[in-house]
Amino acid sequence: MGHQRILVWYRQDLRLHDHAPLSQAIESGAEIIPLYCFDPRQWAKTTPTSFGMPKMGGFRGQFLLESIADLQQNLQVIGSDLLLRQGHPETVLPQLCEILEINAVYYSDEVTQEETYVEKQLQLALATTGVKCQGIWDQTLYHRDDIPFAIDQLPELFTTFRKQVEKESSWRVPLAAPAKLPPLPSGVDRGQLPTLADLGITPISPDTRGVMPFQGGETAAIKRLDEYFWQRDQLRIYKQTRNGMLGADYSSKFSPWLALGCLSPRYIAQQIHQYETDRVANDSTYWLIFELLWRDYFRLIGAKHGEQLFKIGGLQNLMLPWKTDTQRFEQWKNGKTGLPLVDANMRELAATGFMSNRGRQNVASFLTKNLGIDWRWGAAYFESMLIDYDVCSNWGNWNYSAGIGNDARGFRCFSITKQAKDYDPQGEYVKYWCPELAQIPATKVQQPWQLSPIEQQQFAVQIGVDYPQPVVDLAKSAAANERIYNQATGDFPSNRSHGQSRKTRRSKGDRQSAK
Ligand SMILES: Cc1cc2nc3c(=O)[nH]c(=O)nc-3n(C[C@H](O)[C@H](O)[C@H](O)COP(=O)(O)OP(=O)(O)OC[C@H]3O[C@@H](n4cnc5c(N)ncnc54)[C@H](O)[C@@H]3O)c2cc1C
Ligand SMILES: Nc1ncnc2c1ncn2[C@@H]1O[C@H](COP(=O)(O)OP(=O)(O)OP(=O)(O)O)[C@@H](O)[C@H]1O
Repeated sequence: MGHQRILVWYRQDLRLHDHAPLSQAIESGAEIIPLYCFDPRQWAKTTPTSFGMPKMGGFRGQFLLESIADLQQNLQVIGSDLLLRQGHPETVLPQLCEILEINAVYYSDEVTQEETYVEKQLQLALATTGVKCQGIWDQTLYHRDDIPFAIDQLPELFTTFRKQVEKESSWRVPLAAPAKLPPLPSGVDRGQLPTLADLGITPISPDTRGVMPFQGGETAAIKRLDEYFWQRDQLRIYKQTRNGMLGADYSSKFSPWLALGCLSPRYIAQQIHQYETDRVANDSTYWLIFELLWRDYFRLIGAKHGEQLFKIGGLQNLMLPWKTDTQRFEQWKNGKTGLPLVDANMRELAATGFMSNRGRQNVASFLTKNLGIDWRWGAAYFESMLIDYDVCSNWGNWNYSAGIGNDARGFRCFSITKQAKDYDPQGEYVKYWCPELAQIPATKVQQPWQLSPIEQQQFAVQIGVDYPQPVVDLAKSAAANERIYNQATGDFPSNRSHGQSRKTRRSKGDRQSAK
């Protein structure tokens, strides 16, 4: 066989360590040409599902550019480089294959509609050229071929999935990063790293109050893991801290790097295993793997249900009369609902591009179960804002929160005030992001609308002026939306208190928020 050249097309897999397409290309003995192609459709201003919001906002755009720059630098260190191009991959890649006499294109498989469309178009464009087009599954902890279900047989209950996987599957040992690669062919134009402005994305500086500075790229990802696990020894208490909302260490903060593939879930699992050997194996070390399984699950659910993930009826195709109240939606987006827990979280998201899992569950429940607003607006806003946006985790979690996804057990609405008391008992979090509430004592800060005029004076806040009155009555709005939901699902429960449907009484262990 003559000299072979393989183009490794980088997508949401911006790393050298544990990269199956890269490793397989190297094993074949071919010359490797790594490429990233900026596809304008990824940051298109609007799409049918972005409801007028930019698909990719400044936080994620910046993180993406940093991640690509880091990958390029790491490839240069081992003798290679990263080609940079702009345009539709299905047009750009075949041209490059012809010019550089490439024999095959290797890439990581994606599962959602926009991404698989590009893969199919590329396959079509290369079909007549003799260039092999090879998609490789690489983004989950457990390989698709190693789980005990065919994708179309995937259980709709997470717990069923998890238990079977834990019993019957194991994750593959991560692959080492290559130590050396050949240089790019001489004379090839490397291309330029665009700026955010070139991509039409408005730059935005993260607020210094954020949980931590997020620097894109594999180098920063591995450093974060090293600090969180090994230097600060936080993994041993992860299960107790993971529902926090303030600071760098209540949770791993791996999500932005996982979303762009700067960090491999198998590398994380291997490091957890090492930690269990060297330090301690406990509920916390297990629980981080448990959360990574949620990530796998949503990706596989995305593969199973296809475009239904983005449809108004969600995975259950449940048609609910969602409201399209733009004023209420703006109040939610801007952290002006009068519910401190919701407002603090939404302000954090707008200022930093990050929000805790506890926060996400509450604000999503509030938008869909209290305000009754179209869940897809919430998902699209998150897509635009989140630095860790991941198509399956985001749209899957929103389906789930809206009660129309898989694993839905009736109308489950978070009580915002109870959540606030449980997870922010001192009011530190709400005061951090809503400084106008700073002087209110902890016992009263989560329900400022109950302050008497004298108390308002005493605590230097005028409700309705400095801080809004609640835009809805929590109990009444939840009860009204529950009735609508139950009519649509045909679930007419009797003899039960609000918020606890018949289906709700199933195992609490299924709950994502299980502690
Ligand atoms: C409405 C809503 C939208 C969300 N959108 C996204 C998103 O776009 N991208 C994203 O990565 N996560 C999303 N999540 C899941 C979760 O909130 C974040 O993964 C988590 O907060 C990230 O912080 P961490 O890395 O410190 O998490 P940790 O608690 O340290 O967990 C470790 C990893 O496990 C995975 N994980 C944890 N919880 C979940 C979950 N519920 N679903 C899927 N994976 C999970 C993540 O990869 C995370 O990085 C969403 C959750 C909700 C309720
Ligand atoms: N990776 C993704 N991220 C965000 N949105 C996506 C992704 N993949 C697909 N979508 C969106 O999901 C939507 C669902 O696909 P579909 O083909 O049904 O769209 P549509 O044509 O707008 O819907 P309809 O069938 O009702 O006309 C599309 O609008 C598409 O933009």
